[in-house]
Amino acid sequence: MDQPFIVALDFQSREEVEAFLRPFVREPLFVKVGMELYYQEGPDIITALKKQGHHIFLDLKLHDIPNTVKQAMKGLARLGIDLVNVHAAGGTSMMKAALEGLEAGTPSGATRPACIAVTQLTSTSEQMMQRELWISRTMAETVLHYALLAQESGLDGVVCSAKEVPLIREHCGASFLTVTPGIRFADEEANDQARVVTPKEARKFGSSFVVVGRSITRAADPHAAYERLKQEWNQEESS
Ligand SMILES: O=C(O)c1cc(=O)[nH]c(=O)n1[C@@H]1O[C@H](COP(=O)(O)O)[C@@H](O)[C@H]1O
Repeated sequence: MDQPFIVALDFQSREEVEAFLRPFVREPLFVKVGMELYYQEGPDIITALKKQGHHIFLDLKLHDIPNTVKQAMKGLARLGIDLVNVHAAGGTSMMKAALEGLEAGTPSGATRPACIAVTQLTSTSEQMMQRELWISRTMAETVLHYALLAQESGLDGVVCSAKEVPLIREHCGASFLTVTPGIRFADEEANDQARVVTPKEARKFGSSFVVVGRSITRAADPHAAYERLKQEWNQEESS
């Protein structure tokens, strides 16, 4: 996990994934397998991607009673993934149970997958959070509160918008992971994302990882879009 770019493989089938990955054959990526792909292809897709040398974020956003999450995580840890997530809204007992499950399921000698918690989805705006979810605090206060709960539970970090990274870094420290989706190049549409930043801004805010889906997977030339992502990130690093 030495690179800060996670590519979201939001495809319906293994065939589509294979076609997408063809130009990256000599370039192991950090990829994200989410619900769309995992619910169609199951654990076999993880085995196949690992065989090709890719690092894996399994994004299933678990959110259930503690025992169910613990038992599910036990099974997921056996897949040899690098990173997995839960919803922080499940609370500290659920997050602690997730970690217990991961620890119990990690084969001896192997490293436990890192576990992060979704604070507020990047498709959620502050207005929507307050009006629909009845969370009356600001987005920044809410995301920070959930990040502190995740840290208290022993988790390795959070999923949030890059906009919230400076605040989380200030309170949770530099080693607490901030994984940030809602990334768009400056000339692109936000689509269903509400809290959007460019790769350059995400680097400036201090994101540990950016999660990028459609900007790469739906690009006319996905490899060129991935190169653009790296270039924009590194531009910020050197400026
Ligand atoms: O956990 C996630 O990965 C996630 C959390 C979140 O708050 N927002 C979010 O967009 N994601 C995921 O990140 C990816 C973003 O995709 P694009 O909007 O196409 O770049 C999707 O696979 C989402 O499922």
